[in-house]
Amino acid sequence: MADAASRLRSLAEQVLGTPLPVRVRAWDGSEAGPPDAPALVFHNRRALRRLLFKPGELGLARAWVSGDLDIDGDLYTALEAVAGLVWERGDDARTLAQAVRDPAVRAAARDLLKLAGPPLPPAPPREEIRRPRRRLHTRRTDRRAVSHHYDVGNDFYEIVLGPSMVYSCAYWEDGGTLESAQRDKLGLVCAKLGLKEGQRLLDVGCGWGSMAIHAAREHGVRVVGVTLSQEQAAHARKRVADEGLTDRVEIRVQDYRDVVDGPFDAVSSIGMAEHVGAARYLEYASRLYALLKPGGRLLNHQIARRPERDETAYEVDRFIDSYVFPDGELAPLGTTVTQLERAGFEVRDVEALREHYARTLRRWVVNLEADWDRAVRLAGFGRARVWRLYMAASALAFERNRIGVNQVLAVRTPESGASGLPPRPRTWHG
Ligand SMILES: C[S@@+](CC[C@H](N)C(=O)[O-])C[C@H]1O[C@@H](n2cnc3c(N)ncnc32)[C@H](O)[C@@H]1O
Repeated sequence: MADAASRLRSLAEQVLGTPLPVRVRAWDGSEAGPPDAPALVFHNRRALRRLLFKPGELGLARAWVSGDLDIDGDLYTALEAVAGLVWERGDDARTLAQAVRDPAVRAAARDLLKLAGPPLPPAPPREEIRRPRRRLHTRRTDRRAVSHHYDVGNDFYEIVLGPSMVYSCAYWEDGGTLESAQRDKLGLVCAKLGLKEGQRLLDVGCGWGSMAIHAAREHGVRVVGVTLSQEQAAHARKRVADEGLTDRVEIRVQDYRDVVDGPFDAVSSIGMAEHVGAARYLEYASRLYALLKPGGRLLNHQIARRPERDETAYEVDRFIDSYVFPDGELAPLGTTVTQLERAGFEVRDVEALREHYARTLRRWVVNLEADWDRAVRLAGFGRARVWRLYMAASALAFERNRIGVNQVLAVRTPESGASGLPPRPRTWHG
């Protein structure tokens, strides 16, 4: 009888309908597949049970989170090989789930599961979040979702993000470091907003305060930064105090919907609008519009998905939704632009930074791997594994143009039509 690894490979090929481009190592120590390729490691039978009898992304995700399933070798090559195979076939989780339900596949899997293996380690508790069926994005559900993602601890994020503590796509130049690229990104946002000394800036979704501090220090503006995360706010306030900027920067734990002390000259929203959701996007855009002075500018920096499917729907990835960003939703760029226009904005400039995000994510993965043991101590085994997988998979998704990220510059242009932008606005590129 063939060993477990060969049987696992042929089972996978039966489900996928194509040769498996990676090696497989099974719980009985057997290996099968191209010797130079990275290996999918099934540490025990539970990995297979999760994959086959709880199909779709979550079975895979649970097997990964628990450590039952692993990758030996280069993570990107393995993900590229496996995900690329599924993407190229245009499959989604549902198609695969159907293939898995095939009685012949099930019978082969049951046989395989009878093979003796090591005793199962205890399964770690599930970490995913339960949520209402409809994505309501109320203040309460948004606060809970944000806290799941951001209150993992500042120390953990310091490992991943490095000293700049910016959790969004950087703006890279050849030879730049993560720190210089993040500084350049913040500089780019300030230049697009045309910030001038004495103006008021609202930074919605201010994270650990990096944009607020940069804008106040480099451009002499007064800043209100709002976040839903207590931990972020505490960290941001300390940084503001260390920089001697308490007279110019105020950090609040506040929902953007509760900001009432406009008007502002400018609003920056960097990596925050992904949390807003389809149900609330027009409300989000309208509120920011109302908070701006006539002639005021919004710089909306947001991840987008490709619009192949339903143009109007916002897409949710089940793995990311359950383990990483609960209630995050991605919209195509066109939908975002339309909603901003509906709210009254004049959209003046769109810049795609897709490749920059791939590079940023790869850098974060390097940071995480370099301090892996401490990251596991701080965030827990499952969570550290989830972050590593989601960041690497996202880097590939940006590289493969499955998702993008865009800076949209929008103006609350007054009735007169005077936008306040120079005739050749793209001077920010020098
Ligand atoms: C990906 S982080 C980006 C942080 C920061 N802009 C940066 O680039 O480093 C998203 C931020 O949006 C905030 N956020 C999400 N929903 C929010 C809401 N409804 N009101 C205010 N902030 C919100 C989170 O608390 C977090 O600070």
